[in-house]
Parts: sequence; C-alpha cells; structure tokens
Amino acid sequence: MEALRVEGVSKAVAGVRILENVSLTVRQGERRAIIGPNGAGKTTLFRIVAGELAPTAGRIFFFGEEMTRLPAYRRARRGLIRTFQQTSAFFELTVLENVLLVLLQGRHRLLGMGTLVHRDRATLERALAVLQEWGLADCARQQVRHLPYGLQRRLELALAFVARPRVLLMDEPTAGLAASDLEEIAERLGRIPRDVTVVFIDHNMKAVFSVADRITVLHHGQLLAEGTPEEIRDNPAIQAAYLGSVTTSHA
Ligand SMILES: Nc1ncnc2c1ncn2[C@@H]1O[C@H](COP(=O)(O)OP(=O)(O)OP(=O)(O)O)[C@@H](O)[C@H]1O
Repeated sequence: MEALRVEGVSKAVAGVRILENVSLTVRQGERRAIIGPNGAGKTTLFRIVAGELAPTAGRIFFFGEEMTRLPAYRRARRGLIRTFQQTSAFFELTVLENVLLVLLQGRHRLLGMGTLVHRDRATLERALAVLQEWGLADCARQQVRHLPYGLQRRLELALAFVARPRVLLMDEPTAGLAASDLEEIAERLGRIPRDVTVVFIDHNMKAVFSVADRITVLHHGQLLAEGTPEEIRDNPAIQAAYLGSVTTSHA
C-alpha cells in the first residue's frame, strides 16, 4: 500500500524555480532517504508535503487521499509528523513538559498543565515511560536549553513519536552530531517499528545507506534518480554529480 505520493510537484518563488515536476511514491513501512547537494530543494519538498508551503503545481496524497490543500495541523492529526533540522521543542520548558504538551494535545489549556497532570496520572506515567525509552529520564526536569545538543536531537525524535506518526518526515536527524551520538541515533532510526513509514533527509551517507530501503536523489530541484542503496551507489552519474564529493566531505 502507498503511504505517500508526491505527484508532479513544482515550486517557484519570485520567479525562481526551486522544485520542478518532482514525483515520488513511498510505500507503507518503507524507509526512504532524500539526498542531494545543498540547495537541491529537499527541505522545500518536505515543507510542501507537511503543508507548510503550497506547491505552485502538483498534488500530494496520503494513504491514497489527496491532501494538497489540507493545512499542516490537519495533516499532523492524520499522522503525518515532521521533525526539524533545528530542534523544535520549547527551550524554556523542561524535557518532561515538552512531552506532556504533545501528549495532552492542547487539553492543558482548559485547566492549566499542572492541574491536568495532577489529575491525569496516566498521562504523566506515559510521559515518563517515553523518556525512559529514549534515554532521557535523567534529564526530565531540565530545561531543554540546558541539554547537550545530542540530547536535544534525541528529544526532537522522541516528541515526533509521542505524536503517533504513520508517516514520519525527518529533516537531517543526524545533523551536527558527534560520532557517539550519531551512532546512537542511527541505531534508533534502524529500530523504528515498520508500521511507521519514514522519509528522511540526510547528508550522512553512512546513516542513509544503513537505514534506507530506497533513495531519492534531488539535484537543482529535479529528481535525478531513485533506487535501492546498491543502485544509487553503483550509478556513475550520481557518483559524478554528487556522491563522491559528499562521501568525502560529510562521512
Ligand atoms: N522561500 C524561499 N524564497 C526564495 N528562495 C528559497 C526559499 N526557500 C528556499 N529557497 C531556495 O531554494 C533552494 C532550495 O532550498 P532547500 O532549503 O529546499 O534546499 P535543501 O536541499 O534542503 O538544502 P540543504 O541541504 O542546504 O538544507 C535554495 O537555493 C534556497 O536558497
């Protein structure tokens, strides 16, 4: 079954073409990497799929249903969840409060978060279980701004999972990570249950080739190639245009 279909998507801003007629289909349960040089249009494609940006042309389908005009928050409610290159958690709140905010989905507004959590023991316990699972329990009461960078990135992923994704869009989950954090995140990405479809942008070829089932290559806003990791690795055109330089500069 197809989870996500991008059909002939183009985007122009002030006459400049950022994406041109990009199409791709991601099957349910697939891990799809989107790669390409800086400025290739990867993040713009994510923003269009997530509903943050309207395409100039083309359509987006989610489990067979068109959602090209659906606002981002309604796509999220259907299970299309996105993580960001920069951590999107609230920096002034604690790690635990951030998890609770996602779990409560706005219900805290009625009573105030403290009151609701006091009454809703089950939610608090669920939040603590999430933190345990993601190795964040020891910093539950720390403000996010005081967390080391690697743990901030881990929290970004944990929050995405709390939102119960059916399709998870991850924008550079390994960006800027030190070697030890990188291994930890790559290992966690590898363990994501198969009922979650994953589409991720990454410049780290080790992570891409170890996690992805299929790889889409964007170049100058166009689809340059798509295939299995082996097909992409063995494609001389891609090596010439992109892989060679990236493997040496980012691996
Ligand atoms: N709102 C905008 N207005 C004008 N130009 C834009 C806008 N958004 C993106 N661009 C341009 O479109 C191109 C593609 O940007 P995009 O961020 O999608 O690339 P990317 O492949 O994600 O790059 P990176 O790997 O550096 O994150 C870039 O040249 C960028 O400067």
